[in-house]
Amino acid sequence: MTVGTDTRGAGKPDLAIELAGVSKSFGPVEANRDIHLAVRRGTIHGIVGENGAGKSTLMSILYGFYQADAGEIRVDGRPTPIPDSRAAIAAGIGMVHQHFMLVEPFSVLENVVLGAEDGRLLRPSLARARDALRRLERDYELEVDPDAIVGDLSVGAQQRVEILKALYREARILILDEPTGVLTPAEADHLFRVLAALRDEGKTIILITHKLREIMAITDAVSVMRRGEIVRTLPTAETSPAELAELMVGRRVLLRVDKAPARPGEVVIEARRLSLTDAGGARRLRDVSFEVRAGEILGIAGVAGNGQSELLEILAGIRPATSGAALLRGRPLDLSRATNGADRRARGIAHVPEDRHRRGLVMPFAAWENACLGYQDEARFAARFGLLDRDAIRAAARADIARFDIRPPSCDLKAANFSGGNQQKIVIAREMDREPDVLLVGQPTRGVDIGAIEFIHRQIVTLRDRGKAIILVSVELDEIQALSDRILVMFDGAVSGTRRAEETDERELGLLMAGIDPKAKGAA
Ligand SMILES: Nc1ncnc2c1ncn2[C@@H]1O[C@H](COP(=O)(O)OP(=O)(O)OP(=O)(O)O)[C@@H](O)[C@H]1O
Repeated sequence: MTVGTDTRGAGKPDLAIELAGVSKSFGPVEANRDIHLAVRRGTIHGIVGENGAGKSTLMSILYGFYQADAGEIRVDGRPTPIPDSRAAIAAGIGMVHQHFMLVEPFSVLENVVLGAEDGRLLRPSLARARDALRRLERDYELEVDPDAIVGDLSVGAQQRVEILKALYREARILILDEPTGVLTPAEADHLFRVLAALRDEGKTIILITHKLREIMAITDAVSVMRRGEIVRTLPTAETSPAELAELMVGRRVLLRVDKAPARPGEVVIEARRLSLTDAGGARRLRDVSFEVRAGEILGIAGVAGNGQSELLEILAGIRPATSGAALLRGRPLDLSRATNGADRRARGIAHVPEDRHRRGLVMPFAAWENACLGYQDEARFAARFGLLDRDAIRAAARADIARFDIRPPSCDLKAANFSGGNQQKIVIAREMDREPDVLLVGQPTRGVDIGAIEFIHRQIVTLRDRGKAIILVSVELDEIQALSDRILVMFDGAVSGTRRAEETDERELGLLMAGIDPKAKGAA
């Protein structure tokens, strides 16, 4: 096994990629330090590491987005400088980005051809591409309609277009950065079948993910990054989730949530027959009713797109409902119009939105500005003459950074320059800081590393134990089961069932998520 061996010296031809002594700093932050990595051809190589460990930076160097300050890249045993993505493509490297880089108004075919063949959308190249696409689709089960407009496709289908685009450019090495974060479980399974087929064809795949389950299921080898360095590379068959978690974080990690039974108090928030019909006439929510008590976590389970997001947005005040009511301590919330949520915040409802880029943060703003977003009118942030007390805001931001171990610990860094998981921590810290009566939280640990997941889960349980009501939306069934006291399952905009967490299991929840009554005959 060549995995994990020293890569110094001459290149080895059975290695698709070798990195030797690669380093990269951003100002004082050493994002990658003296990286040595060997990836064997025809394997799936996982990369794990806590948020900010340097995974995306390393892949960006490999794809020519960033230039390393030092070190050498070898592709197929040959030293290969990669000054830009054109050079990466020429070297046979393709990348499937976390945030897709497709042109939404263009068709699938146009997107696939764009940038290749001098970027000209000429008729002969389109016809050739159509044939090539058909072959690729057939060989790898990568089904998409070549004439569909990319903007109309589901996230899973857009990801398939990104993969097709790389394969059309004859990529032999594919890099995927957290590809399943935005996928439904069925789409993720499909992606893994595609990746396995590509590997069996002799292609090499580098997979960045926070989900150790995925690492164990699909990779051949795995490298662990911590604080800019690769701390270990192991054959997957010889490791375990617990060992990987410990290597990543540098300490033992509790992979389960430790919590006492809930002691629910009075009803805090209540939804009564909430319904939503969208502008196109589609019914997105149908008569959704529930109550959440003080000291209770209600988990909302469901395959993405079954109304959970709309429900959370209505309660958070950023989208109006068509009919129905919601009450906070018996008094109605205004559901007639969309606001920026200010009225909800004033009444003690905090919201961690599912989409941190669009709703949670202002990317070009510094961390300290983001740390008070939506709460800038609080008395503690007011200076004289209606101005903001920057020192008070900075002090609050610094406290959040310390408490949530946000890295790097700099309140002046722009939100955009934090790693994904650290961006998420900025939002969670801001919303939890208020000690809200109700916390609405969507996908709290998307893109977050295992140490931070443990921490965020503990914070949510602590908030519950202080008598707060929590509504948790997550597409991760494990997360719903680990945190919730009661679980409400949604299917096609309606509640398909409500269960106490200790009285149900994955099988029953899975059936409810598919809209099947577990008690019906034949619902095995
Ligand atoms: N353009 C940039 N300017 C300044 N700092 C940056 C920039 N890009 C990344 N960094 C810093 O480099 C470090 C590594 O970030 P990177 O995005 O590579 O981490 P990651 O392992 O991919 O994290 P995550 O799992 O959270 O996505 C972080 O401390 C990050 O804040």
